[in-house]
Amino acid sequence: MKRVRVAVTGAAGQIGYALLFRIASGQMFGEDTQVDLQLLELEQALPALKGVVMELEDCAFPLLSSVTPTSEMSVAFKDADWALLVGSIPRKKGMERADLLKKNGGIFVEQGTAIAAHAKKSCKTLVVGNPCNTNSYVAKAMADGMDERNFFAMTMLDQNRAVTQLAQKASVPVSAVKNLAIWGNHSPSMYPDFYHATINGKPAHQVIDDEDWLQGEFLTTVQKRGAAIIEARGASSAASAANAVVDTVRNLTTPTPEGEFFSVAVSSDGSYGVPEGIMFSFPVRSTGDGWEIVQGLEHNGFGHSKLNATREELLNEQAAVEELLG
Ligand SMILES: NC(=O)C1=CN([C@@H]2O[C@H](COP(=O)(O)OP(=O)(O)OC[C@H]3O[C@@H](n4cnc5c(N)ncnc54)[C@H](O)[C@@H]3O)[C@@H](O)[C@H]2O)C=CC1
Ligand SMILES: O=C([O-])CC(=O)C(=O)O
Repeated sequence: MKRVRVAVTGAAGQIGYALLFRIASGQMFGEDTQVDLQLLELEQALPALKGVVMELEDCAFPLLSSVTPTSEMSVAFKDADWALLVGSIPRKKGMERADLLKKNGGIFVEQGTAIAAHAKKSCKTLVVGNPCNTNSYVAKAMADGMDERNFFAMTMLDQNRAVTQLAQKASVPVSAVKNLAIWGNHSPSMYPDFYHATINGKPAHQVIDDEDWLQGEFLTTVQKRGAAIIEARGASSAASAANAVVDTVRNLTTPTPEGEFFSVAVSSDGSYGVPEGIMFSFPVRSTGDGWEIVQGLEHNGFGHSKLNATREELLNEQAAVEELLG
């Protein structure tokens, strides 16, 4: 039996409530891996977290070895193999994710520092709390001595949203849609790249022979889906976000099938003209342990303009947090 130590922040929040049970049931790391959960919350949320821990106990999950609720980062990140950074303030109606930059940025200064001090040197960190790309940039910058390749930000929810929109339009099952890459920021500037996606192995834009829809309604539906959920639910997406966390970790810990790729924001190595160090979502392939950015995809004028816009936005966000990094 393998064993994995997983720190989850914001564990008593909406996403935490949808995520922890899926980790504990084995859906994230598989049936052959026991899980130790180390749950970080603010002091005032510890009573609510206690209730969540009681519910985890009441599930009697065979793979769940231990659960440690705490408000101390040194306890939560101790020897962690994975740090899932969810805890932060979600946006409300009328806000953009970038509006959370100053509010949430400080959290990731502290947590990046604490991960470097307490987690395993090989710990992988996935940031979910918004604005997730730039928060991940902050955590990575503060995590002295940690490998920048072990920092990620989540754009899998955007990929899943885009896949479903294409599948519905083409009247095919979601499993027929492959290689839908999200490029750039988890924000309305993201580029859901339908030009390289396939439906039953054929280019999606040939199957859906409607470029106006693809460049227009499809794009904006995916870019603004988070806001549409807030409008409809009165709260930001939670179960689908937790589902995307499970997908992201599985994608990074299992070899990617031949010829396929998935979306995750990683520290740019300069690929596709994206400045080094920006946390930029690319099409990525995993070996199960390491990962690489898929090279050689060519973009048309439309694609280039979208890539430029999302790159510029991320550079601006990065400039806005530079003062936090000391
Ligand atoms: N990347 C993505 O695709 C998505 C990201 N999100 C983001 O995820 C974040 C969490 O969302 P929800 O769970 O809905 O929010 P929530 O408000 O329900 O839960 C957040 C939890 O984090 C805790 N928290 C706040 N500061 C903390 C700190 N310094 N350390 C530990 N815990 C802390 C709070 O006490 C709260 O329990 C938000 O920033 C939201 O915008 C949400 C959906 C998708
Ligand atoms: O939109 C939000 O604020 C929450 C989120 O990131 C999403 O649902 O994609």
